[in-house]
Amino acid sequence: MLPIGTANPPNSLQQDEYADWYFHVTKSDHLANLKEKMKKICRKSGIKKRYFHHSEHTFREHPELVVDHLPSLDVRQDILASAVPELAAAAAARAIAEWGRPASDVTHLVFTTYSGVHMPGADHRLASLLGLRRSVQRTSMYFHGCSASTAAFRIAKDLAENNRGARVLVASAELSLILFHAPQESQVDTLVVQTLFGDGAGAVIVGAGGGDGVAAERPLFEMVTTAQTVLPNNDNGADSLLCASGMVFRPSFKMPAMLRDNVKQCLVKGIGQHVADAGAGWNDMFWAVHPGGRAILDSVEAGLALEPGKLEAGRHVLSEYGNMSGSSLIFVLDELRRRGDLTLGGLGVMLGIGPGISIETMLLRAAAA
Ligand SMILES: CC(C)(COP(=O)(O)OP(=O)(O)OC[C@H]1O[C@@H](n2cnc3c(N)ncnc32)[C@H](O)[C@@H]1OP(=O)(O)O)[C@@H](O)C(=O)NCCC(=O)NCCSC(=O)/C=C/c1ccc(O)cc1
Repeated sequence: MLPIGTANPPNSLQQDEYADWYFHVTKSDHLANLKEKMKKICRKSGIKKRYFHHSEHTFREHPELVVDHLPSLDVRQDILASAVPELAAAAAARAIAEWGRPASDVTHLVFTTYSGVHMPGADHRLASLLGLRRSVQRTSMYFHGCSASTAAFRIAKDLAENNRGARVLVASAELSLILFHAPQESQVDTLVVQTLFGDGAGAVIVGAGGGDGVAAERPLFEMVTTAQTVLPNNDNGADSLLCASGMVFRPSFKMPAMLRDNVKQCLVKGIGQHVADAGAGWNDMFWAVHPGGRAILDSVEAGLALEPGKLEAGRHVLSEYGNMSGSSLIFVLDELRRRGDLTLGGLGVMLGIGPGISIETMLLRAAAA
């Protein structure tokens, strides 16, 4: 992994003011009990602030977005068709600027989102916005939920290692408008979803030696090995459905406990041998865990008996941005390198958690201190 870029939309909301804003824009102030419940979830969320492309203006222009079960997918798709590639382009432009090479040197693009579907896709628009070469090899990965960027890195690693001189731009952009719904008394998990998700995009350029201009490149993380698995007996823990009224995500109550009970076994099977060969223990490594919610981070910490502070980069990203789905982990990698406490050559783990429940694991080695 060479440079990292991130971007968020300009509108931000403080989490301690979110419930008042949300019940106001959805014209739901009469649901006082639900509002109190949301305030409680906000307090426990570990989130201070989130960024959004949408604003009160969006709901004034398109009232169907806040009336339950009214068809609104067309409106969401129209807004997201330009907003998703534009946010991805903002993050990718930062990565390319840090890289120091021209955008036309990017040979492959791996793009991931669940925020809208179009043909040609947001990858096509993103390539045009960035001025990538017309022959750039594009791969789109839709609907991988919160494990998307780890899955995209897994593909990028193979592309980079099997195409000499390749430079792969990995980009992820998620806008929570696709998930926005008004509160419903019959569906309390809607409150959890509205409390957690925020908008963000991340981009990383991946390469594996060779090619012109390598002297100027500064690697940040080496991707040592990857593994994908699904949790056993997973109880549809992170299912999602694209409906006429937008995307509906139903987080299971059981997900934190399922992770706590299974995460160690997943890691041992996926990357355990490499870790053992290096003589390392879980607490000797740095950690980039998907900040899917405070309870998700707590569960991974408990399941692996990690020392307090090991997941601090993820907790910081959760606090400052909320759960930006697949983009979150790119922010966590950025936060890890910004903290400046990596040891050159030190091992780390990137852990993506998505629908299925899919666990995407990557063993990393710090290439810069
Ligand atoms: C911050 C939470 C939500 C609450 O904190 P807590 O310490 O558990 O607090 P409480 O136990 O007091 O819960 C507060 C209230 O929330 C309720 N609650 C607590 N989880 C629930 C619950 N899953 N349902 C519905 N009520 C609940 C809980 O019942 C309780 O209600 P009440 O007792 O009536 O006040 C915490 O549980 C938490 O972080 N949960 C994990 C959230 C979670 O599943 N995140 C998703 C991770 S996976 C991911 O990122 C997915 C990506 C994805 C993205 C898009 C897609 O389309 C598809 C996939």
